Amino acid sequence: MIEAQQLTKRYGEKTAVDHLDFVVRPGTVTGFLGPNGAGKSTTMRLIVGLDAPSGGSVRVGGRRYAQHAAPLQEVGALLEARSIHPGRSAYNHLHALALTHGIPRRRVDEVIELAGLGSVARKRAGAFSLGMGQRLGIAAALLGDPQTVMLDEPVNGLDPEGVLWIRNLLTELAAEGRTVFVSSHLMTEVALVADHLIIVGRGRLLADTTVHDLIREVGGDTVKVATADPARLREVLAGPGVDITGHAGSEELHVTGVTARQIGLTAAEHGIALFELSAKSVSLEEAFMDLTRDAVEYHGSTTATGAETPGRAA
Ligand SMILES: Nc1ncnc2c1ncn2[C@@H]1O[C@H](COP(=O)(O)OP(=O)(O)OP(=O)(O)O)[C@@H](O)[C@H]1O
Repeated sequence: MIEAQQLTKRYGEKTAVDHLDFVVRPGTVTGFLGPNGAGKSTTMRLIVGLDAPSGGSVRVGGRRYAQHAAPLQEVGALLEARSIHPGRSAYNHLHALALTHGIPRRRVDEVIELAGLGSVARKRAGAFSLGMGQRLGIAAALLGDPQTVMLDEPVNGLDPEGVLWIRNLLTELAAEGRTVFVSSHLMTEVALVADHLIIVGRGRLLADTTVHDLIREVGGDTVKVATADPARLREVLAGPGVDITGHAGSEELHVTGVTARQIGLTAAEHGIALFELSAKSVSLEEAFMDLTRDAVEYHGSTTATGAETPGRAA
């Protein structure tokens, strides 16, 4: 569990993290989202004590990071700035880390295997691709078999196979009951693995929600349906959690709480003809951009909705 209370970090005039309150719970993947410069990396550095807060506090497993007797066994973190001696092999890097933290040698072999680094473990880490380096960073984060795992933009530089590997890994770690906190500036990526979302912009908390609720809020689960018999369709679809709207005399209905597939099946079962059946296409990405629009530091000069790729003009 990670608990931030009024967590604040100022660098001179700049407030990178601004009175953040949030809780990251075990047993689920929590996505930490925000556009570039939102304060995600700074927050993560504060969590593992690499930076001291200017105000407020953050605890991991009920204590400040520095108060843990064996921090690597408590929190495993992959942060953006990696400090691996380029001349050292992946194996030696992990082994040295294990030695200084009282972690048995067999755990080094385990994490090398887990990270898919078996064939390159004896090569110089300096020659690693970005993706390999990322895998090595993750292997190091998992070395202490920590209860809390925190990864800053872990899919950066990974190929599609690597991305899939990360997704499965995060899901497994959460299923084992660990606290998994993962940052990204890509909503679509996070939505594939996270249930819980903490969204920040300019250091402030913009939303503390679930993927499910966010989709609901933006109407992303609304299905548009046109039918010969709207009154009858309303009747057969009615149920708890189902909301149906439509103008009197119109063939068109907007339904939430039931999938397009369920609507189609129910209509067929009752012999009701449908002329149109389509899920509304408000995407999570759009919802995210709406939420963070004012918090984006650099807008592209020619992109109207530049939140996703700030500064990258079309
Ligand atoms: N050491 C520092 N000194 C001065 N300003 C800093 C420092 N570290 C971060 N900042 C500023 O604080 C803000 C938050 O930065 P941070 O790196 O935490 O954001 P982020 O959400 O991780 O962004 P990104 O996705 O680009 O990594 C930025 O405006 C950044 O320039």
